[in-house]
Amino acid sequence: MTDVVRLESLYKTYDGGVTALDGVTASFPAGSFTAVMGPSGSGKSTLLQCAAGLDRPTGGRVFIDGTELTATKDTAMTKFRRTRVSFVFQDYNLLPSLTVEQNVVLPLRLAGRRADRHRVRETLDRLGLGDRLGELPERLSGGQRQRVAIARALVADPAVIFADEPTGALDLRSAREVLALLRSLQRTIIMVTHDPVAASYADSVLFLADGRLAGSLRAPTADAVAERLAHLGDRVGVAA
Ligand SMILES: Nc1ncnc2c1ncn2[C@@H]1O[C@H](COP(=O)(O)OP(=O)(O)OP(=O)(O)O)[C@@H](O)[C@H]1O
Repeated sequence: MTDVVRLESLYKTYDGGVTALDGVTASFPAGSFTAVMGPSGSGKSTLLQCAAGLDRPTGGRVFIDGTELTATKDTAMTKFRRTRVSFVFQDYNLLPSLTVEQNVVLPLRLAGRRADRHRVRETLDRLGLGDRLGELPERLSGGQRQRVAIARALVADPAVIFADEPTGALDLRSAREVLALLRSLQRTIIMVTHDPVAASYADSVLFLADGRLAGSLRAPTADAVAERLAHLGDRVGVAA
């Protein structure tokens, strides 16, 4: 299987000397749904930011779809990100004054791309929002808002979707619907989460501890994930 995202020996040290990533190497095959987990402060957000080209690592290389992001200048990186990378955030990041449809096409517009109206409507239909095109986000439930954000991520036809706690603000039922939806997309998805149940929807889980890879789990169950996490928490506690 082709790797859509590849991280080679990633290091990130912030001003002030905190090492958030300490030599992470990982590959994400096409169509794989991966959860990234670890104790608070283990480097999950930093990993996501560096992998997505929102921040630059101090060392190492990031490849997305064959392009080395770390060798790309800032303006080209922004352009690449706009066309090849999509994001889904905990708080949806929808613009309140735009309708569902306008929110969904906004990233395409910003990237100077033409929105294929048919494709946009088909995507919203598939996500159960076909009758909400003209609605403002405030009239939608949390789960519906997140589905709008997922539709927005999809219509850009990205190489990879990065999701940061996508179900963090949702009730249990909506969270499960959104996770089942993410899994059904068969896209390359990298999701940071604290929730073992959310992680269990992924094909595999990568664990981080102290900025390093601390193992992985294929076909994870929520119980197995929780157990590993408890273990990592212990180890981090002992190390601290
Ligand atoms: N902008 C920054 N400047 C300085 N240090 C930072 C910055 N961002 C993160 N850090 C530090 O880097 C380490 C890793 O942080 P990061 O946010 O990546 O962890 P995390 O696993 O996502 O944590 P959480 O689960 O609490 O969100 C932490 O020690 C954090 O304090």
